Amino acid sequence: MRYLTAGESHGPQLTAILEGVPAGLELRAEHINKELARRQKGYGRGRRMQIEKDEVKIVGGVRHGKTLGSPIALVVENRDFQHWQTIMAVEPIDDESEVKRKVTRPRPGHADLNGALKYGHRDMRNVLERSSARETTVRVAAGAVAKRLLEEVGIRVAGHVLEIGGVRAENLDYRSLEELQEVTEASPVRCFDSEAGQKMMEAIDLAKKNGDSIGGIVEVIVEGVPAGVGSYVHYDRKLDAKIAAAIVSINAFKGVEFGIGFEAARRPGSEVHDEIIWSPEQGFSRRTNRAGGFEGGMTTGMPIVVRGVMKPIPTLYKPLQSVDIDTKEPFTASIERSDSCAVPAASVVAEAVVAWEVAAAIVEQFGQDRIDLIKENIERARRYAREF
Ligand SMILES: Cc1cc2nc3c(=O)[nH]c(=O)nc-3n(C[C@H](O)[C@H](O)[C@H](O)COP(=O)(O)O)c2cc1C
Ligand SMILES: C=C(O[C@@H]1CC(C(=O)O)=C[C@@H](OP(=O)(O)O)[C@H]1O)C(=O)O
Repeated sequence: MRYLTAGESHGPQLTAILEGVPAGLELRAEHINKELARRQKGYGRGRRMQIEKDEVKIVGGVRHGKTLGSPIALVVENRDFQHWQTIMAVEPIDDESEVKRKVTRPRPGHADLNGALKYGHRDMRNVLERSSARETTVRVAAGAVAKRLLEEVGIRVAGHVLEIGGVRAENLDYRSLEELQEVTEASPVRCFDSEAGQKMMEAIDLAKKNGDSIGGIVEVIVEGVPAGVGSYVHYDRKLDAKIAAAIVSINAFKGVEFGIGFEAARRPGSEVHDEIIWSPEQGFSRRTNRAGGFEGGMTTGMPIVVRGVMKPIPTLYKPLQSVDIDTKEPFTASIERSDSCAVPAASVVAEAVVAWEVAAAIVEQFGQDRIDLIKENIERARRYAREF
């Protein structure tokens, strides 16, 4: 399974083409819209989120509520496009006044300057339109399809906020992933109604007041993946590596860890590795899950626990110094609008990209074309593992 996306942030629409999704999977727009709505929630977003109300149109690969096995095409319109029709026109424009509105002031921390250098753009709008995290809308749509597939084979995924601006979420204990999923589906920052949540919102308010921005940490948990998914035989078949790449591919994500992650550097091996146990009901299992569900690029059968760190948003109301690419003059520019914190939205994106990688690995390992056969194969694999 793979997917590609196209579309600019202020263009008419975003498009995703999903290839290799098996036939026979129940899929309706509402499955996707639910996830798109979650991505739009959260505290700290700018005015753009009040303009958009993301809804998917499924324009290929699905008939009468079921996937056909052919490419799935998904479209989400940008409502904001109506305000940008001239600036984002596909056809050449003659209006000089619009040409003068070129973006020539690169923001430190965004893709502006490197993108301009790479593609030879003197108007950095040509860069920011595509480097914008607006694109994560259709990645969440693709992830919703992956989540549908995983649900069908008994695998659950939940993403949530762990930390914002140095404030750690509290009450992280949950009885089951089902419970976590329920709460995070209502709000990705399930802790916003807690004391820590209040502090997070205060930190966001303070950053905003100071013209600044803040980042944080998100966590994704996947339960129900049988042991042995992925492989140790080649670098590009290691599932943890694919998940790590997927997390770091999210705009503004700068680091990733599994299980106890970087803490492993500070502990002896005896406090890092997970002891192996066996019972007739469960077969092999682990006493702990410090590895976060992976050994040798393969799943251990324990929950996958992966975290990603999001840097603060680059566009600042009180900007850092930069240099105009035309005049070469230093400047500190004012900006029109931006998010001050998008960590809650990013937790939904992280969930989506992890769901996609896990679903792709399941399809690759347990059969490619039909969801019913994949279900049978995965059940057989679970039985085999219990009896091994
Ligand atoms: C959900 C989400 C919303 C974002 N919103 C903004 C924003 O409003 N302003 C901004 O400058 N960057 C925003 N970003 C971050 C930039 O897209 C990102 O920093 C930029 O593409 C440069 O890439 P890099 O940070 O991965 O190197 C957002 C990221 C995410 C995931
Ligand atoms: C549009 C989204 O996020 C955008 C991501 C983004 C960026 O630079 O990454 C910049 C902002 O765009 P604008 O300048 O239009 O306000 C965010 O609103 C979205 O998440 O749907």
